[in-house]
Amino acid sequence: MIGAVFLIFGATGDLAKRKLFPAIYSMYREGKLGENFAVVGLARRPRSNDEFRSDVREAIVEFARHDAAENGEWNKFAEHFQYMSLDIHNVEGFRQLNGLVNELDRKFDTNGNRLFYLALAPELFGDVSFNLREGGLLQTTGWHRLVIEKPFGYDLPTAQKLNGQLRQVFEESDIYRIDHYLGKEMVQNIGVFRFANSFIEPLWNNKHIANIQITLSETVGVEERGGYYDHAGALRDMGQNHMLQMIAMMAMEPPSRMHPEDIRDEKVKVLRSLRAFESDEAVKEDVVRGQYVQGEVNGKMLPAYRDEDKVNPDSHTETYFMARVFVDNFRWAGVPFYIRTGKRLPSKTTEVVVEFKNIPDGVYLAEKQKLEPNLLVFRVHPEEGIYFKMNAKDQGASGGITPIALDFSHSSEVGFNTPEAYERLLYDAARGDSTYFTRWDEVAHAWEYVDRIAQAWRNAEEDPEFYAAGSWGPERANEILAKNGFKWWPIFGQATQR
Ligand SMILES: NC(=O)C1=CN([C@@H]2O[C@H](COP(=O)(O)OP(=O)(O)OC[C@H]3O[C@@H](n4cnc5c(N)ncnc54)[C@H](OP(=O)(O)O)[C@@H]3O)[C@@H](O)[C@H]2O)C=CC1
Ligand SMILES: O=C1O[C@H](COP(=O)(O)O)[C@@H](O)[C@H](O)[C@H]1O
Repeated sequence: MIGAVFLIFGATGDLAKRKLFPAIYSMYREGKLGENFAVVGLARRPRSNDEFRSDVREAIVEFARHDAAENGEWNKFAEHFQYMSLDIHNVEGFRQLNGLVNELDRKFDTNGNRLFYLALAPELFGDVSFNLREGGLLQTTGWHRLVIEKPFGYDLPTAQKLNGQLRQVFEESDIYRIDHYLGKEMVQNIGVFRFANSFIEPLWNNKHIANIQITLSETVGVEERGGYYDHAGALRDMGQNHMLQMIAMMAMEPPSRMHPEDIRDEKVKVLRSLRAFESDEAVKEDVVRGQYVQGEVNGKMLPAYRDEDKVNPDSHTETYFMARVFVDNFRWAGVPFYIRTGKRLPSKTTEVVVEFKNIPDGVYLAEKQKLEPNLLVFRVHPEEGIYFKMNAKDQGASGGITPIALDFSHSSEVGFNTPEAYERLLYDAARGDSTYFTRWDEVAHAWEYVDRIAQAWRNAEEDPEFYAAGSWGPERANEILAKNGFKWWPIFGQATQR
């Protein structure tokens, strides 16, 4: 059972409301937390404990996957929550906070263990760490872990600077960098499926795999996050972290032990093997930078990105990013990984498609029929499952061949009520399991790769390629696959696609 005080910085913010409080509640309802815990909400705006607890309850009613408890049980849970108004620049405030946390430590018997969750703008991460130390919050005999949100820097130099600040206070092993895609059920299942099935491993290489396609598509625009997004763009918002992490999960070698460091060692080798773009022309050839313009979806006209709130009307920021990526090692040499992500695309889907090489052209069956290649699909969202497309005999005497599917639906086995990514990750951080958090060297290699692309875009000073809201992005994303004789496989549930 976990015994710890959770200090949530940014407790009045969106992330705390939508993800963190519901995650803590689920952990509690499932008996993972026990009673030896306390949660301290921290932010500048004033709140009494009662007001804070009522905010937490509202968040749980709206976003948790468990029903909100009846009053008696709710009160028991809510007693663990306290609020303190604190500006993170106020060192004296941190000393008072330490007094409060010591009290809670005694009251809830949490052994001096402290988990600091920074649901704050990244510019504040460094100051919070210093003030945690100055305020005496790290002077207990228990463990002290820092959980931080993305974005981890804007590029490699800013990430290095931020990391340097954090490392003055925390050991690398106590820093838990969130990439919430690594907390998703089916992303975690990639490793298990690959390494726990003897028939997969011999096929998992460039002899048998033709290409891998990773799609992280979203229907939403930038919503209220125009200010942040216009600075970041799709490459930094989704590419540098979630997409490269998914490539790492797909391409890594089997770790020698199921230990977080061994697993992360294997992932970092993949990131180090990404083929760097050698010139701006190479970026231009293999990368698409798109931005949505007005488009009609379900009879409704959606605005162009440049007309969104808090977005520069001349913005060059990409809302779509697609690339052909190579992992230059023995296993993957020559296999393109096609990755794409974007806002205002036709569906909210996360999927990985592995396209296997087809049987040789000259053999009897292939001469007679146009055979579809075998596909293995990891469905991460909205369905969770694994789908295998194969060829089998058509019914009857025609001698034809038809594609069939082996379809495992995790969602229908266990329902849609599987733990949310933040739930798993918060629980892992509290247990000290860093497997699904990104280590500094992974982050640094990912920035190196992405920075080269960003530099080429800066040098070009061109408009992004425009696409209509509600479409699948710029046409060139199709052409890049077509050059190698491939096409994007339709997203699950979408019969037609450009
Ligand atoms: N929201 C999301 O879905 C996601 C968010 N993230 C990341 O999580 C982090 C938080 O995001 P989000 O919750 O959306 O942001 P919000 O803007 O909604 O919340 C920011 C929080 O920080 C507090 N805050 C701001 N300045 C200070 C200060 N000087 N001292 C103390 N508290 C301060 C605010 O409270 P107050 O004003 O009361 O001080 C508020 O609680 C960011 O790094 C973001 O990139 C990452 C992925 C998804
Ligand atoms: O990290 C981010 O992810 C979300 C998409 O996450 P998902 O779990 O809903 O697929 C994205 O909307 C956001 O821009 C980005 O910062």
